[in-house]
Amino acid sequence: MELRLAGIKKSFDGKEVLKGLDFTFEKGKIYGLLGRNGAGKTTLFNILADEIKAEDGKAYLTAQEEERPIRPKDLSYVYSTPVLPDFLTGYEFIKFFVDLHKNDLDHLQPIDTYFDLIQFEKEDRHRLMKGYSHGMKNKIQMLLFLIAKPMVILLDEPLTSLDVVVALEMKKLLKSIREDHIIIFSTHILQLATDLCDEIAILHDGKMSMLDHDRLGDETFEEEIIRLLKEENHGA
Ligand SMILES: Nc1ncnc2c1ncn2[C@@H]1O[C@H](COP(=O)(O)OP(=O)(O)OP(=O)(O)O)[C@@H](O)[C@H]1O
Repeated sequence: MELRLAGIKKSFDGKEVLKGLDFTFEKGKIYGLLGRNGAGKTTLFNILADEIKAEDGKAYLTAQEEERPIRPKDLSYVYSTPVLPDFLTGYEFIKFFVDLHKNDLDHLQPIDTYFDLIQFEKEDRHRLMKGYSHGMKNKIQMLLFLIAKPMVILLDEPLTSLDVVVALEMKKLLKSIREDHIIIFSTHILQLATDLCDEIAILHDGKMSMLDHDRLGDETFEEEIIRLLKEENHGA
């Protein structure tokens, strides 16, 4: 399975942010998406999640060269700023999600098993989400894709808000599930990208390119990324 972008364009107020993105993401890999502030990473995620429309181009899934559109159940999106209903407890929210989608969900487990997976304290599960920290809200969002197991998982800067212990656990978790998914991860933390991701994609000057995978462990790789991202600034 692949997620393909073909000629995606988007402008805001006359400024072309995405100038025709062409890219293929493969199942079984974690992609780090790097780009400077305002490069268009969130815009791309919003287009993939069908929250905004591209002006031109399309994104679609392919299997054996057969093309199909991305349906809502193919994709999970973890926002950098989590949006959750404040008036529910974490447990109520997850239960509601499971009840709503249970006909589409495979291998369902007891709700507490999912909370255990993300190391969510027992007493916090039954508190209103209104009082949750940013990191706790991110964890709740992550639970949604661990339960729903969609093909495409988009993560917009989520690990940054997690404490070091949980971030490490989440990294392990993402690596353990990657085989069955296409995971795209936007971050400003270079170390995290090179450490966690199988491929690094760079969004610069409205275009997307992939860095040579063989150089991931290379000492000069991070310098190369910074050079490329600086180039974007000159081109802008
Ligand atoms: N709804 C909108 N209306 C007007 N301009 C927008 C809108 N959404 C995004 N933009 C502009 O598009 C550009 C790309 O923004 P986007 O949030 O996608 O960048 P980003 O790469 O995610 O940035 P960051 O790393 O700072 O989060 C920015 O110049 C931003 O101001």
